Amino acid sequence: MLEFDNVSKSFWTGRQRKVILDQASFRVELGNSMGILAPNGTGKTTLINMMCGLEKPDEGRIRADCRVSFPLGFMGGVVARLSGNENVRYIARIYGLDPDYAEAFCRWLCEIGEYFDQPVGTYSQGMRARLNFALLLSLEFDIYLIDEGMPLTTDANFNRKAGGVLFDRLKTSTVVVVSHQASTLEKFCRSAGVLRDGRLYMFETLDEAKQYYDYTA
Ligand SMILES: Nc1ncnc2c1ncn2[C@@H]1O[C@H](COP(=O)(O)OP(=O)(O)OP(=O)(O)O)[C@@H](O)[C@H]1O
Repeated sequence: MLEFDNVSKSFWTGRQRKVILDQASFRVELGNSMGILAPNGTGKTTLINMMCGLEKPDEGRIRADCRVSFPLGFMGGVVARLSGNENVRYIARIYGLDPDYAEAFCRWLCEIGEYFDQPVGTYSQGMRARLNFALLLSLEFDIYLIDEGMPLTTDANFNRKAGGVLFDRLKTSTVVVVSHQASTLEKFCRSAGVLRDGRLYMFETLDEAKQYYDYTA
């Protein structure tokens, strides 16, 4: 379970306070993947970052009694001067997981050949995205956090392979996806919320959330 209890968050922009979340309470139960719809620039990344502790709330409490992933696409923990392999082994150790397994899995999924042993700083954007996705999937989490769907890779073969692994993983884990479009959520979620002007409205079904999102657009 991942729980937000009366959580508020805002940023000072220099001229005014921008409210991202105003006293939001909700729960993500294991086995019930959830989506959040929000227009661009209104707080999707901030919300997902709060779920995994990358961002602190101003008020309220965030609690998790299970393993919550870093967000898909987050490269903050990857060191550019170390190789993909060194990064993967180091991060696996931080999570208390088997570095040999993580290395073998990522080497297989990434398909970036000898670059896996080269510094990440030399990677193309697509290679970085593939390493990030492979790393996330090599680690076993109870809740996977996805910001705006898949990473931006144009490699259809990789997307098919990684997508297959992700769907298999979702049979035994839970996902939280934030996106500005409902079609991204359709693949993963039954229930959804809508974030508008700092207020989070939760709905039992994605259809209800979609209707409210379109109605208030
Ligand atoms: N550290 C910060 N200081 C000030 N403002 C911030 C900070 N972080 C985010 N913001 C502002 O908060 C708002 C929400 O940002 P966030 O990145 O969470 O939105 P988003 O919905 O993910 O955006 P996008 O759809 O463009 O990716 C934006 O206006 C952003 O400029």
